[in-house]
Amino acid sequence: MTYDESDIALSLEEVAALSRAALSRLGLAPAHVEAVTATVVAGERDGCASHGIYRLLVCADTLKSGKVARDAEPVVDDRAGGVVRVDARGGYAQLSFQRGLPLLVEKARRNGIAALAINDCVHFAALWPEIEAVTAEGLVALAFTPSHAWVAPAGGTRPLLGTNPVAFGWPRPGEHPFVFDFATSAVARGEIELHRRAGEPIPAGWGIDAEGRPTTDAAAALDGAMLTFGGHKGSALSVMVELIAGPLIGDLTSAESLALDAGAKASPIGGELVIAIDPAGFLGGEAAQHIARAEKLFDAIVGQGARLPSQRRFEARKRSLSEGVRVPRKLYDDVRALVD
Ligand SMILES: NC(=O)C1=CN([C@@H]2O[C@H](COP(=O)(O)OP(=O)(O)OC[C@H]3O[C@@H](n4cnc5c(N)ncnc54)[C@H](OP(=O)(O)O)[C@@H]3O)[C@@H](O)[C@H]2O)C=CC1
Ligand SMILES: O=C(O)C1=NCCCC1
Repeated sequence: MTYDESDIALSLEEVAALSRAALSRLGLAPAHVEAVTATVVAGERDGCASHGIYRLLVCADTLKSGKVARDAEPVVDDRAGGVVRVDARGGYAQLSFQRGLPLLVEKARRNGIAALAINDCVHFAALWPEIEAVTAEGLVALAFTPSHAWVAPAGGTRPLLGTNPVAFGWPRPGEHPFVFDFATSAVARGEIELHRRAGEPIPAGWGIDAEGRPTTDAAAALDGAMLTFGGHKGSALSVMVELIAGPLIGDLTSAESLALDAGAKASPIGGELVIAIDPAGFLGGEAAQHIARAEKLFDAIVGQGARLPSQRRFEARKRSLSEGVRVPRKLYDDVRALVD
């Protein structure tokens, strides 16, 4: 996205205050306001515009549509073995993740591996904040969630799959973790929505129009179908997300979520799966020395002039923490209108 001189400069405290004010005004219960605000601030702070302040506009549509339970109290279910389920009871996923995390970590340490299923949640967030919460405990992390059926399977032309992110984290002693977190579509839908708001074309390969023709028109791609990244490879990964964070945990596919939405334009409803792995489960007392060997791999990648995923994000974070962020004026005005 391009930014111009009319952008508004905000400190991260101002972003948080704006988010709290908007969500409270929309009637969201205080515990959810705090949990959702943390991810909105994280998105803006880390330079992920598609999942920062912009999401407050989608929260407004979702809350006004009645598709999210404003004061849902998540229920944690301590299942046998390494399994944890949290029933979000129709609320936003963030608070459920917070409530389920301690047991996920405890079970991963006890069993070597543990899985947290969040059910019946409304999900609109990037996954890296949750991945980082798990890697901060010295655990390897994976996370998945379906969304709404907006993406055509490779070889098809009609929307069926979600934008279905896949995220992974690896703890690194004394360093930021190695984290990647991306949609299995060529790009997150939020990014195309931001292009439409800015009146900018999208790159070829992101979407097709309603007639199945390649398009660089953001609105036409949103009305038609998004494309997977890497053709059949992203398509298969996307189906995996549908399965393991849908039927496997007793929750919705992206097509089922969109059908339930019934045109309300609310955020997706369904499940999320988070897996935590304790290296000590495989390696006992030798875990640390093997984890340290991963550093050679990271050094070799960087040594070729390539960058690690999330490096840009961590640099953006460092900058934002001292300098704050810049938000397009129109977006700022639209979000302010939720408060004023
Ligand atoms: N809740 C939901 O249903 C959904 C959420 N999302 C979220 O949207 C966000 C954005 O997704 P998406 O549009 O696919 O993101 P990107 O295509 O921007 O890719 C994101 C990942 O790839 C890394 N990356 C990008 N460029 C490079 C590079 N040149 N070298 C190495 N690594 C690179 C990024 O690191 P860096 O950040 O440092 O650039 C990041 O880890 C994600 O956080 C995702 O969770 C997406 C779909 C649905
Ligand atoms: O940008 C996306 O793609 C999504 N983000 C939040 C939830 C819906 C899909």
